[in-house]
Amino acid sequence: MKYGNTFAVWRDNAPAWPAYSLHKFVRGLGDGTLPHDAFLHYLKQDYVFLIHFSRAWALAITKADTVEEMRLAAGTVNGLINEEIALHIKTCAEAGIDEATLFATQERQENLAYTRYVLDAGHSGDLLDLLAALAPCVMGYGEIGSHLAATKTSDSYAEWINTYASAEYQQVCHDVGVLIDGAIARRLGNDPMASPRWAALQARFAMATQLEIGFWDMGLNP
Ligand SMILES: Cc1ncc(CN)c(N)n1
Repeated sequence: MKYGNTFAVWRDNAPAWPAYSLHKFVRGLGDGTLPHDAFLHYLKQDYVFLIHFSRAWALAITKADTVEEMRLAAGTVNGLINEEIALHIKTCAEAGIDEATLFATQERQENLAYTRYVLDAGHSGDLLDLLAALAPCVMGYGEIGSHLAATKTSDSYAEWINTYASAEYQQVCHDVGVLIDGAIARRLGNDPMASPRWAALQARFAMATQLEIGFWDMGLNP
């Protein structure tokens, strides 16, 4: 599935993208070599991550200019806080970790740096600044899920992979692509790369990609 024109340009100009999407953690999910304690540690951190990311997407609603932008942002909030997070709650419950424990997880620095960077992009900037910082998260996992579903050699982490390869998650990525392309056209016109803002938006996307790599690294170090 295509995630929009803007995302494709941002991704192709983010030098760290392959280090994110083909990270050792990702490869371990695909071939089953990722230690289970690292996976659970990652899921606990990611539960907290999703709480803050839901807040960031809720901020996108307040930064929106149109009802259509509001609806697309609201759909993503719902996808994160009600659907994606269900995977974390279920998998951790199977390992004896209840949701109250998940909520009380001590945030690791890498997690805190990433989510607060994104929230700050939204608070100090406009919807485009926020979307550029949010995009690597949403679409990156969409790409990773599809790639792993097609190439995995183990079923150890099939439930995680299937969540991100699912039609529902791919639809969220598609809808966010539509939101970004529309928001860009609305604010920067038909030749957005000629805008004086383009370099800063590309830099925000690249920084968020870098922070995703930090999150995977953190996942490998329980
Ligand atoms: C760190 C991180 N990045 C992205 C996603 C996908 N929403 C996630 N759950 N966690």
